[in-house]
Amino acid sequence: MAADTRRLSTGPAVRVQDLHRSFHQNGGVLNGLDLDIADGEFVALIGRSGTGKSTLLRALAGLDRDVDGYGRITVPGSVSVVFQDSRLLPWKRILDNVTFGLRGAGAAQRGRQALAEVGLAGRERAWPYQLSGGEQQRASLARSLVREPRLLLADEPFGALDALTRLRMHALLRKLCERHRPAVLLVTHDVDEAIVLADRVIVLDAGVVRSDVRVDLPDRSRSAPAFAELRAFLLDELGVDEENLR
Ligand SMILES: Nc1ncnc2c1ncn2[C@@H]1O[C@H](COP(=O)(O)OP(=O)(O)OP(=O)(O)O)[C@@H](O)[C@H]1O
Repeated sequence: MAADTRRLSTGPAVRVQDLHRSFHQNGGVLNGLDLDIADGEFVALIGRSGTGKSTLLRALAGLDRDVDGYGRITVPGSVSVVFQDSRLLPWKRILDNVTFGLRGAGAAQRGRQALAEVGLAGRERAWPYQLSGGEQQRASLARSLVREPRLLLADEPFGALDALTRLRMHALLRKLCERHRPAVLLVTHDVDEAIVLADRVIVLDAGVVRSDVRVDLPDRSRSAPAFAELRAFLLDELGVDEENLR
């Protein structure tokens, strides 16, 4: 039975109630998951491999296939998804990728503006292969933001980038989210990334919410004691012994 997916314009941006998902050969992946995300709230989702993070994101995006389940999902009318690979169309120039599917006379101008916002002004006529991995992800963010989504779903969007580019992308994503205020669900394996970016961090375990922590740090620098304390707590929730990481 398919989940009951509704699109409402009032209340929280996202409401997930008693969501169950299973794949035929795998049994229960999501096992009665409940989750609310407020309008404009940035939620990071972490959890061990195979705990159902991507399955949840795909359910919210309406992309799940070959999956059984039930439960109730409420998402806004405008949802954008960013993946680990940029999924740019190789046969379209960057601006055409960003504006693909947009209607209206102002589409090209909005696309240019979005590209400028992500630092790609002047690259409108480039082909995707001419951009670095980080630049391709910037273009992918521009493609999402030009649609002014009320919900941005991001599945490990920086997972394939080098450490320095990843830090730059964190700063960019924070800036874009402060400006556009979509609700965000970010799936990540990187606990520091979750703390740096999110208003709340959710730990998923065996398809349910194991912990739900508000990130209330006056200082998000990684060297701050409160940052280290939260990191230690979350790693513990993930079953990772921090001592062994040193
Ligand atoms: N299309 C599919 N068919 C069968 N099983 C699937 C399918 N997609 C996911 N699964 C299974 O569902 C479980 C949860 O997968 P999911 O990708 O949601 O986990 P995840 O928490 O995102 O993992 P990771 O952190 O490794 O990306 C896994 O056991 C996976 O093998």
